[in-house]
Amino acid sequence: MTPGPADEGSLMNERHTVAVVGAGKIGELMLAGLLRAGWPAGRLLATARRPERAAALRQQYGVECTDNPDAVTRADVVVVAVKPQDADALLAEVAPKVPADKLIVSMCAGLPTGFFADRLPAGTPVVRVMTNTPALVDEAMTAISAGAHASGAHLALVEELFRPLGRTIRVPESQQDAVTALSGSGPAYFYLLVEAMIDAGILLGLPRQVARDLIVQTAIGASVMLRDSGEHPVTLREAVTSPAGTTIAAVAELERHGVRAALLAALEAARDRARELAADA
Ligand SMILES: NC(=O)C1=CN([C@@H]2O[C@H](COP(=O)(O)OP(=O)(O)OC[C@H]3O[C@@H](n4cnc5c(N)ncnc54)[C@H](O)[C@@H]3O)[C@@H](O)[C@H]2O)C=CC1
Ligand SMILES: O=C(O)[C@@H]1CCC=N1
Repeated sequence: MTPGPADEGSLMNERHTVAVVGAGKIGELMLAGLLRAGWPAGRLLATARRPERAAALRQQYGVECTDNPDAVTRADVVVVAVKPQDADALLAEVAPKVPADKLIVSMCAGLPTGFFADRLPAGTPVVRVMTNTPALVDEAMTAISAGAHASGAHLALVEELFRPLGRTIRVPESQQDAVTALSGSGPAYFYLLVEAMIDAGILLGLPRQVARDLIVQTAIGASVMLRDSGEHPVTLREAVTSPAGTTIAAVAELERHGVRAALLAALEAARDRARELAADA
């Protein structure tokens, strides 16, 4: 069982309050995940732009919603979960409330920790994370990087915060745009493939629900084998691919349509878009 915030040896403790600033889709996943892991609702704060959104979060999670300056003043750890395009305005609003010992955790795609450092008091520790939506089922992949003033203890604390939501790894910040392209956006690619394969099942005459069940369970089975077998994906694919059989007929079509090249280009585009987000912010 993952250690909860109150467990002995935990870096997080009763003194820590975490504020999720801009609790939209990913911020809500984080709030929900922390609550599932046993984090006390009284040690969480959230902010939202629309009052209806704040009311919904309050009602569903029992979490106090407040304004940005208040959340930043009261929290020890401030998780920035607004879109990259909204980060500059947010920082302009809260920077006067940030003493240099407050830990800022950015979930924003593309934005380097230097973007925050430039807008916050000198020496403010910033940790950049890229997580993904499987946090909803505690199967997130979260990559964590330290900014210039973040210590090993800050990194360990952020790891502890995200570990209940799934796996965590540390990466150099220079890799974060690539991480965003692979695992941050990654769930969308799998959903797109599954959606297309369900349609293919319809084309082959299967009822939609049957097609969905077949493909979803196949995706789960393939994913668990990828994670647990220790085998290279090529080996796993070869085991399915009989000589002159059905699989190679499908694989030949995938190669003819350039699926491999499409994926390489797609992930490069995602990486480049992360860079653009930083340039435009
Ligand atoms: N959706 C995803 O799968 C992932 C998103 N991210 C990052 O998380 C961040 C949020 O993304 P989403 O949750 O998808 O977007 P979202 O649009 O659902 O959430 C952002 C929220 O911030 C609120 N907001 C904006 N400015 C605000 C302000 N000044 N004060 C209070 N609230 C404010 C918006 O009203 C919105 O509810 C982005 O930076 C994105 O790059 C990171 C990993 C995965
Ligand atoms: O699409 C986006 O920009 C965000 C970042 C990673 C996943 N969603």
